[in-house]
Amino acid sequence: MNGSVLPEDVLRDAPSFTPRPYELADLELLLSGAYTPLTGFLGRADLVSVARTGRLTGGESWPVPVTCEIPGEVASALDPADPARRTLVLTDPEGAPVAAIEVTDVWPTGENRFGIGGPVRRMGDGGHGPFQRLRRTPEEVTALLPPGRVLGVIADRPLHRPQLAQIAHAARTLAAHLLILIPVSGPGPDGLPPEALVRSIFAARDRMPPATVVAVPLLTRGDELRDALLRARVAGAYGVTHVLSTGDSLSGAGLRVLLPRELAYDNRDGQWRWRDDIPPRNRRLAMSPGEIDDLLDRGFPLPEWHTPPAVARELARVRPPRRHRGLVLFFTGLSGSGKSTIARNLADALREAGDRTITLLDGDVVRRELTAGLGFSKSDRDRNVRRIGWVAAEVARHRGVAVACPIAPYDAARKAARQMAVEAGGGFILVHVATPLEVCESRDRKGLYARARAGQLRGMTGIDDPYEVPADAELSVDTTTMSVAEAVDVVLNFLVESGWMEPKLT
Ligand SMILES: Nc1ncnc2c1ncn2[C@@H]1O[C@H](COP(=O)(O)OS(=O)(=O)O)[C@@H](OP(=O)(O)O)[C@H]1O
Ligand SMILES: Nc1ncnc2c1ncn2[C@@H]1O[C@H](COP(=O)(O)OP(=O)(O)O)[C@@H](O)[C@H]1O
Repeated sequence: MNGSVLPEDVLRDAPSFTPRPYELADLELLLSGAYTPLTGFLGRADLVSVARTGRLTGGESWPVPVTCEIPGEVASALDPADPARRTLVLTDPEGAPVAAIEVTDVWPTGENRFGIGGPVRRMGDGGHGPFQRLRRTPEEVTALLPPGRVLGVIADRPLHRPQLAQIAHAARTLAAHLLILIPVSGPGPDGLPPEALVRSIFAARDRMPPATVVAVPLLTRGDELRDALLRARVAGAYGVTHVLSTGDSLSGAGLRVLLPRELAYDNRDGQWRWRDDIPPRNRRLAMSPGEIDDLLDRGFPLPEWHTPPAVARELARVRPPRRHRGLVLFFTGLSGSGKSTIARNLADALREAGDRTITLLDGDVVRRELTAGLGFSKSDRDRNVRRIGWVAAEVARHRGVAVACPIAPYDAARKAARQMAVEAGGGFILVHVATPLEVCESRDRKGLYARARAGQLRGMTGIDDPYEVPADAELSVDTTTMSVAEAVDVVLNFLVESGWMEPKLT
């Protein structure tokens, strides 16, 4: 989007780097022109100016920092003063080039981390992924919009009848054309993958006034005010004149903001209207996201008074009842606590039930097939647990059950495994096998504890290596006095009670 042309040999020799997901999302918006007037990642002077005054050094208002960070190894290959050494190729997670940045500014931001600023220029074929055709630029979209007001709706959740009624009402009141912006960088607030969100919005299209739909790689930064300002900025770039504030998100940045009244369902005539206009005995309030999730989890249809059937069908497809969803059962505990024994027996019980395919990621097999060559340093254990978590999440993505049983002594690595499973649309159940060290040590099936006590083995978990007791385990079992069958039953009962398994098994 900026006019500079880089010689091919500069690009060919330039180092490359994959930014983090939110930086890639910002990059996409910079390249599309949605962050106009920005043409690249901000340098130091602009960042200071934005933080102090809400304006760029050039005087234009701009609400948030738009930054890119690189590690020291990459920074050391760059020199903003040397035209042959100031280009960095930015790639997507698969390694495909997305853009080149001409780095005008490099500065330290933390331990071995550096900020870079400078204009960006698109490379490659402009990206890929589901619904790419909806990722239109502001220029393409504004050319299509009819003259007059444009009502912007940032649809980060599926649209049920109350939201659809609000949208219809606002569009009618303003006599505005409707522009739906769907954030598509990663899972939304309900955890839906972006393509499922897009499908659910399209399923509601015949319940909306004529609308233009655009997918934008907007990510939230966890700062409500800044997120709202940035969203409004992007909406403005797409030609929106009025924003409908949905849910609890604020809005602003120069656009008119409509704060819709809370609507309720009037069972006298099946209309949605302002809740205070309906006598209490005739009104039904809109369901909360939690209530909607709960119905989906249990496999109940979303009621027609609340959700158009086509939307309900899409949601039921992406969120089948828990008993049909992918699941990761993750056992953690000291060596000898009973993880493998319980996991193996549990996997057998699940196979007998036959509802879903079962993948047992047992310790010995994993360290032979998946993580051969890794040892027991913190970084090797983290890598081991991460690979297990990754494979388990893929199993869950395909609606199977993965049963894993590494020691997994570090909380952060377990949390990463949980996040991968959840982002793959699966469940994650952490079972802490909390058998005390004395008991594990007395079992000492492999003689490792004895060797550790004798000083012949270093870094044994529980002896001279840490085990971080989980505070987020769904279940805790202590096998000191429990039989294997009892331990397996505890887990099976939990699965049935929480809806992850058909009751027939018990
Ligand atoms: N230093 C040290 N600390 C702990 N455990 C050790 C160590 N060296 C070898 N072993 C054997 O390796 C098994 C643990 O491997 P994991 O893959 O489960 O460990 S980790 O999650 O990567 O920490 C573990 O097997 P289990 O007894 O089945 O847990 C041990 O037998
Ligand atoms: N309730 C129980 N659950 C699991 N294992 C038990 C139980 N009671 C006794 N054990 C014994 O404890 C040992 C646990 O070993 P293992 O399952 O390999 O532990 P880990 O995988 O945690 O290292 C086995 O010898 C097993 O027979």
